[in-house]
Amino acid sequence: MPENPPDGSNGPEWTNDPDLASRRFGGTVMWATDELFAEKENLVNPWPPRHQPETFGPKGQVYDGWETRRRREPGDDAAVVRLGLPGIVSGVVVDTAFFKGNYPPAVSVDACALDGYPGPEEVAAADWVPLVTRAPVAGHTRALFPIEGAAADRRFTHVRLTMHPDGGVARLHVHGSPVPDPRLLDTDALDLAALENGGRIVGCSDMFYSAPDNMLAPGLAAHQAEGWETARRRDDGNDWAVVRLAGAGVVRFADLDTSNLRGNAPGWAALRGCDTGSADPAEPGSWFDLLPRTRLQPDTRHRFVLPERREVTHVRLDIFPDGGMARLRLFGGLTERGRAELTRRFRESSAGPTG
Ligand SMILES: NC(=O)NC(NC(N)=O)C(=O)[O-]
Repeated sequence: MPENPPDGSNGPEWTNDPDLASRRFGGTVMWATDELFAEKENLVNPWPPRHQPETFGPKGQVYDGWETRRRREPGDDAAVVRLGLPGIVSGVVVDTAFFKGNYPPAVSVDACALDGYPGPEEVAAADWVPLVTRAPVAGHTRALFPIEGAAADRRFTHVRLTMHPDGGVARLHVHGSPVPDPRLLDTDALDLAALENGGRIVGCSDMFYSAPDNMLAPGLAAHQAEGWETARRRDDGNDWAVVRLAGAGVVRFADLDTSNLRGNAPGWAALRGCDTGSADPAEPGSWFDLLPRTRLQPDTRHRFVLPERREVTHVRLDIFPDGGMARLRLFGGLTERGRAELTRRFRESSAGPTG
């Protein structure tokens, strides 16, 4: 049986991994057996499900989710999602928020890995691997399914949600670690911090209002909550976040974007780098300056040239004293070592029946 916490805030660790299916990262619902009551696209909406009772359209009550008609013949309803960020899946959330008399009694989730840009028919013909075998779900509940076994080490590009037999689901979240195709990262103008290239936040001082992984999302932040925001500090310290880069590389330019932070932009910021392949990050002196403490402006995209040419695996952003950052971009190129590590990870997670 899935775990059913009352909401997502105190969920297990894997629920903090990026949602690889989210529309925010370019996830799309490319096919469904039916969507008479509510559009399949809602499954990957990046906002929490909303509901206004007694809002009737020509087809019935309006829901912020995917809802099929009541089946009168045998069979099941399914929807196929192309992940915005292909990767290794740590867990799946099937959220039936506000579906109380029309939720599916059971669901299953399968995944596959395909190269290129396949259409719905090619995806349907793929070798599908079970992520969640048919499991009962309740109405108006977030059902959490951690992924275990061989599927937990595999890179996937698409998932299929099946409702047994029909009904409505508000959201499908597919949490995990992005694993990019290294053939697409062979450039010196690569954002080594980007989630889509495999960058991740591995530590931070504070994420009271919003998480620092947001800084690594694609595109510009539409508003304050789409970036990283800390609480007001009332001590002498400063806030910070550490990025594990896509792979070992040399960072040549940094974008520090304070867009939408007007009354809460940091006054100053600094960047330091560390190569964990040759130094212990816990040792003093293992971190060296990439950008010295530099004054920032509110609501501004700052771009800096970084003169340091040493190889780094991790970059630490310090903001003084607090505030946040809409986006952090660290442009440069992978070194031979970085490229070799990424290629190994891609190969290992692509092996198997769908590889
Ligand atoms: N969207 C709907 O109107 N769905 C259904 N009905 C209500 N009231 O939600 C249903 O499943 O028959």
